[in-house]
Amino acid sequence: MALAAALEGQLQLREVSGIPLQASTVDNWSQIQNFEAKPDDLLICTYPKSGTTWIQEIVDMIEQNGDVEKCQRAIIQHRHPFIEWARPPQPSGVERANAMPSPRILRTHLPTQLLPPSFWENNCKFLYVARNAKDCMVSYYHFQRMNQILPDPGTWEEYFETFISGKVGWGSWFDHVKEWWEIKDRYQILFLFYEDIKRDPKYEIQKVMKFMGKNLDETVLDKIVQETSFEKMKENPMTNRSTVPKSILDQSISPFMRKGTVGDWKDHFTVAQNERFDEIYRQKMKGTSIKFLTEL
Ligand SMILES: Nc1ncnc2c1ncn2[C@@H]1O[C@H](COP(=O)(O)OS(=O)(=O)O)[C@@H](OP(=O)(O)O)[C@H]1O
Repeated sequence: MALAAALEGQLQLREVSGIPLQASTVDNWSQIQNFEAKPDDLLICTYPKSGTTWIQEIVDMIEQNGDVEKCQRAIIQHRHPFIEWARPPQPSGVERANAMPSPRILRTHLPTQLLPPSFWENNCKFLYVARNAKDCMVSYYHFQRMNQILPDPGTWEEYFETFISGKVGWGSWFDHVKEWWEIKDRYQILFLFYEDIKRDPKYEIQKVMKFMGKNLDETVLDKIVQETSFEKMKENPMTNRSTVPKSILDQSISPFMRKGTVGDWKDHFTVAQNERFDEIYRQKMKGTSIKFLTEL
């Protein structure tokens, strides 16, 4: 009974400055906020379900000059420590990052206001990937269905309301995307879109390569495009989360590498939901210049 209650407590999200986060992250909050970034750190930043794993594999392939074997050295979650990850007794994201040699590549879903301040103080490089809200919501819904350590999403109709109100892990998609977009010219931020990577992966991979200060030839770039395709990454145990126990990610409910497309929202949103969403989107995103593709 006590164990069940404790587990239930861990499934609840708890807020830091109004942003819902996993309880274990909140328990570890002072370690996260005191994280010491270094000037040559590169931080991959995303709202959940926006193509984090995809960009991580792209970045690692670039870093390893297209050497597939080197990218097989560890699961993707361990190659780039997840700063706010905390799940004792495993090492936390901060502990993994502290144990890593420089130059480090790290990742986070944190909104700008919750980022450990040392990232700003050290003028680190940030690589932000945004995904259109509708596909992001669909992907997050299926992820919460299969993720046994996040709250149950309920029905699609219920989740639609939860997502719009920002009562999901890492908070409101609208605020997250808007805030990172607004500061993009004040820091070293490369801002990319999931839909652009899908449409023209080679072109976007080249942008990442330049941002990382690397220079790879055409054949290597072509190989990176191929190796980071959805189909390849779905079969790759180092990227498809197949090593994560079923008690955490139950892929029989929904695979982690689910569809990897632009426009899957059309198979989920009713006409009424779509109209309502578009209206809410207009209100919440008023005044921002960011533009998303919702189909290709
Ligand atoms: N290579 C490649 N190409 C296209 N799409 C890809 C790729 N790799 C991952 N994905 C899709 O990205 C979604 C998962 O997002 P994240 O990696 O950000 O998830 S997480 O927040 O880290 O849990 C999830 O999207 P959905 O399929 O729509 O659910 C993944 O399938």
